[in-house]
Amino acid sequence: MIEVKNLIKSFPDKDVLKNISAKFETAKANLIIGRSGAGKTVLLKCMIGLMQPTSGSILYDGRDLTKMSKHELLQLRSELGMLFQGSALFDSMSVLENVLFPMDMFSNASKAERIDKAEGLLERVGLIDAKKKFPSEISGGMMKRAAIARALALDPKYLFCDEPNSGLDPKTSLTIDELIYGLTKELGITTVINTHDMNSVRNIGDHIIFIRKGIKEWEGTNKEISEGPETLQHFINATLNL
Ligand SMILES: Nc1ncnc2c1ncn2[C@@H]1O[C@H](COP(=O)(O)OP(=O)(O)OP(=O)(O)O)[C@@H](O)[C@H]1O
Repeated sequence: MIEVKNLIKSFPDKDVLKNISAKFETAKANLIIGRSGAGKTVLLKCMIGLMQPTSGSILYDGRDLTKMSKHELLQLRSELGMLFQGSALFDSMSVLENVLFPMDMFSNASKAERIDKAEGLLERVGLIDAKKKFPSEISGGMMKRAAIARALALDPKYLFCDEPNSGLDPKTSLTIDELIYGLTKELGITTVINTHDMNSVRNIGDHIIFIRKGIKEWEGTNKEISEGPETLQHFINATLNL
């Protein structure tokens, strides 16, 4: 579980995160939602250590990122998987080489073991037949699958996904959501997803953190939204559709 406590992030001209406290639960899809400019990306960047918060703490299963030494931060980084917007695959590498890349950089496993692991992941994301293809030869949804396999190559405990559905049609978005959700359960990882997508909220929103103008407006489950007061549904819908 990741717990954010009293997180404040201010820039010289603006207070962006205004005392946010929230929990991101293990083996769940934790969705950060809110309209553009609400502070979702700044929150995500603080959580992965790319941005220093002004104050507050970020606890990874009890370990406070804001108080870590360089060595502890390096250890934590090895436990984080990242799925970037736009997939961010290396164009000059095949799908298989892209998935091998983090292992070639950071794993002590033998070449045969690394290939075995990469192929297993590609099998799991339904991309084994495309392992020799290059990113320019596959669809956006396939690129996203390859990026998911790559994000999982080093067995992360925590998976961060920034707008995983951006640029995808609704049907492909649903497949990608279901893939991330299935892997979250199978591998027992704490998954954090930054999204605008109301369909994702409905389909995979185990735990939702709704940010508005830098304040945590609401926290709960998709069930609580669908079974809750209509005003809440309207409010969230209206915010995400704007
Ligand atoms: N480095 C920075 N310096 C100053 N202001 C910043 C910086 N980074 C972000 N901001 C401001 O913080 C606010 C929140 O930005 P953020 O990118 O977190 O929004 P968001 O909710 O992720 O929006 P979107 O969904 O469009 O990505 C914005 O007003 C933005 O201009």
